[in-house]
Amino acid sequence: QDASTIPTIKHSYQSDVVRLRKIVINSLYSNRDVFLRELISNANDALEKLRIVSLTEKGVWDGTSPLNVTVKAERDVTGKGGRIIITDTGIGMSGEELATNLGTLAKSGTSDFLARVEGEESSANSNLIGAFGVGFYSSFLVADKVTVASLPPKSSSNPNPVQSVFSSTADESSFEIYPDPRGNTLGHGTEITLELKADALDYLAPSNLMKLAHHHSSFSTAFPIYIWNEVEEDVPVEQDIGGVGEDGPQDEGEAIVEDAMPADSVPNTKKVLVGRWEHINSQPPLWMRDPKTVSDEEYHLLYQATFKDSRKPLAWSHFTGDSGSGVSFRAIVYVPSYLDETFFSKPLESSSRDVKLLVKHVFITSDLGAYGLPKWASWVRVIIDAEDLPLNVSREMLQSSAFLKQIRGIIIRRLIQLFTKISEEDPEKFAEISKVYRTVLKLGAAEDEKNRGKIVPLLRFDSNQRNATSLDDYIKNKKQGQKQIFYLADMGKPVSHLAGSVFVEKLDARGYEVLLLNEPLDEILVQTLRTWKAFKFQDVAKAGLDFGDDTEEDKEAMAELREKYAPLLEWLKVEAQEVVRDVVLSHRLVTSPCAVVADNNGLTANIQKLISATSRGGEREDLMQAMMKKQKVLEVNPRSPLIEGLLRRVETTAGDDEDTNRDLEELREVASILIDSALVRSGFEVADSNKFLSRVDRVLRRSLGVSETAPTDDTVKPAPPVDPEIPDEVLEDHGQKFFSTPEWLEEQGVEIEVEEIDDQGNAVHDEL
Ligand SMILES: Nc1ncnc2c1ncn2[C@@H]1O[C@H](COP(=O)(O)OP(=O)(O)OP(=O)(O)O)[C@@H](O)[C@H]1O
Repeated sequence: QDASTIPTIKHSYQSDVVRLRKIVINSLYSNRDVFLRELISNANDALEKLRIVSLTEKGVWDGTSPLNVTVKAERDVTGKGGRIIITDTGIGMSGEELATNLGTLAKSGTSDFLARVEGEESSANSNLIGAFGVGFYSSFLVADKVTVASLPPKSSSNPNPVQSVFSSTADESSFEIYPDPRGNTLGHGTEITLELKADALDYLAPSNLMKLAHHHSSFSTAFPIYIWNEVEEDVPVEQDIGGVGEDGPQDEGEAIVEDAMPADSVPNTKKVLVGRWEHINSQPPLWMRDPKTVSDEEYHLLYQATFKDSRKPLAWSHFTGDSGSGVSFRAIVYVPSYLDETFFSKPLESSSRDVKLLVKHVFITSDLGAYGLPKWASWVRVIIDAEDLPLNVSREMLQSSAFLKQIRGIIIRRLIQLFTKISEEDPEKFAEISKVYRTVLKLGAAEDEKNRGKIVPLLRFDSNQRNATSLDDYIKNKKQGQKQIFYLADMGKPVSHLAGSVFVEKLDARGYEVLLLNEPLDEILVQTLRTWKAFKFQDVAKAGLDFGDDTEEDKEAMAELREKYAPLLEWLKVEAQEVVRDVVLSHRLVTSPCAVVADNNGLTANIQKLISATSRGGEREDLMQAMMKKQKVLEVNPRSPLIEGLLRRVETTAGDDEDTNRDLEELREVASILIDSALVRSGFEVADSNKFLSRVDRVLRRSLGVSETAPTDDTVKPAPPVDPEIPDEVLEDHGQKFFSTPEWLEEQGVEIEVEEIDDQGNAVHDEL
């Protein structure tokens, strides 16, 4: 068919595509090699799609025609340019699919992402964009012009597919789609032709292409990748030259006679350039090999190619196993070096798409459906290859397979083992892991009851003595007689703030370790665990704090103090009855005069905050909260001079004359301030902060000898009368006359009707 008669439709790229293409070309220039990996990876996806569709739709693939990827470089006859042709026999695309898939970006959040990248320095771009996955658009790194010919297989929805072409140059914002003038030459699949840029002609050397493909893509697909290679060989003159690789595509294999040797020097051989398809991934897949023979770099490359992640994994575990259901398998569990931003922002999305299940090296699915990993482990990336499930197993058949149900358990067990091993053998590496997965592991410990016992030792907490301590290390560091794990939780507060808390002062002064918990999950975790290795978690902001080293003398001394302070405690109980249930002497304070401590089953300030953040209100809930709020105790420090002073005043203020009444009033004010500041110091809120502050004002006046009742001179100068005029300077300042002034409107030719107003402010209308 004459190409000029082919109906061509010109399309505009979606604006995001134009932006992405520009960023890719600018920021990945020094990383141009990625184009081949990206295109081979797309080819692999297309082949997988074809195979999977063929399981349910017979006729899409006959089951025997080869599924493979071929890469061939062609030099122009002029020798000045050339092209690379990458062909797959996969699912292909119709004309419309070419336009949508290659002309638009379907990823959500793309515009935001692009804006972010555009705002970055170009050096940072390449990292960001690499993580995003640039796919097809990486073609434009090396090509001025890209032509994609594609043909979907015959199917019930498309019984007569037509091979179509997408064609675009690097600098245009549009592309063309037209039926391929050559007709349906591909059978099924896609052929991408890259017309190389003048500075990218090095890629025409087959040895370079092979090196590249070998390095980045040889593990990424189980489908064969063939690269057209040309080597000089001495061939006997009489013989026919055949260059077809053993199992490569059959329609190639021409040999180019380059230079015949003079007949007299070597009479019966010629130097010829022999071309053949090289099968670059004929090795068994990496996970089938003995881990001892696989280098770290090979693991990295497999990870990067399989999961389309430009960053290296943090750790991995490569293992073989037999499931309880009799299926033997090989697997690699990878720990990525980052946690997706959406992990916590989308708490309900937990389906993992990164467990690639293969059967006899053939990809089956990365969607385990209901048997997927739980939320806390949903980020893990896994290749798991089962040996003895039926080869043509479909996803539907898999649902009934016992093996599928076991995969989750297998992966989680391995992941925990991997973390445990690293934590024991390489603490530095584990610190790196902990940095990324600390919160995730806490989620795991709270969520995964079955594995809790193994996950808890992996948790790390800050304390008043060190960063990142495990519970086992905490217990090793316990003092004689200590039976509790001390902790203080205050969500969102910096650790340094927690370390300075009134509740920590004595423990810290005495050398006890206190875990300082500031993540929202911590409190939930501790409430779930309750104990670790028979040590009870003790909130130091709650009643029940027990150092476990009290001697008889300590107890006697406390009893004496209790007797001495009895009058103050009784008096304070009445004064503080709106806020606390009881007033007791404290043995947890050193310098602070008092603190408010929650009952053992009461709500600490932190839990109150958690509840208010999630509460939906309602009368019953309010009542319950009011009740719970009162489950607090005021602890006073008998060694604080302030408390001693208060005791003396309570004891001496007796009688019912006017002076005593005034003294008592003042004393009550002091007590009230003391109670409110104890609430604040302990992280609670004061019921009425205005009242609290006016009391403080009064006490300040008293301490300065200023009269409490002396009024403040509250006369103020009133503002001048209303002035509707706008000064000229202001108008000029704004560089223009104020638009709505009558003068301005008139200048604009707007007729204004002026309403007359009487002295009551009503409009005066002409009588009709
Ligand atoms: N060789 C191919 N055969 C069939 N479809 C293809 C092929 N290459 C690309 N496509 C289609 O074009 C779409 C866009 O490809 P592109 O490489 O830009 O992104 P992606 O593969 O979806 O994502 P990414 O490569 O970033 O992970 C693909 O999702 C696929 O539907």
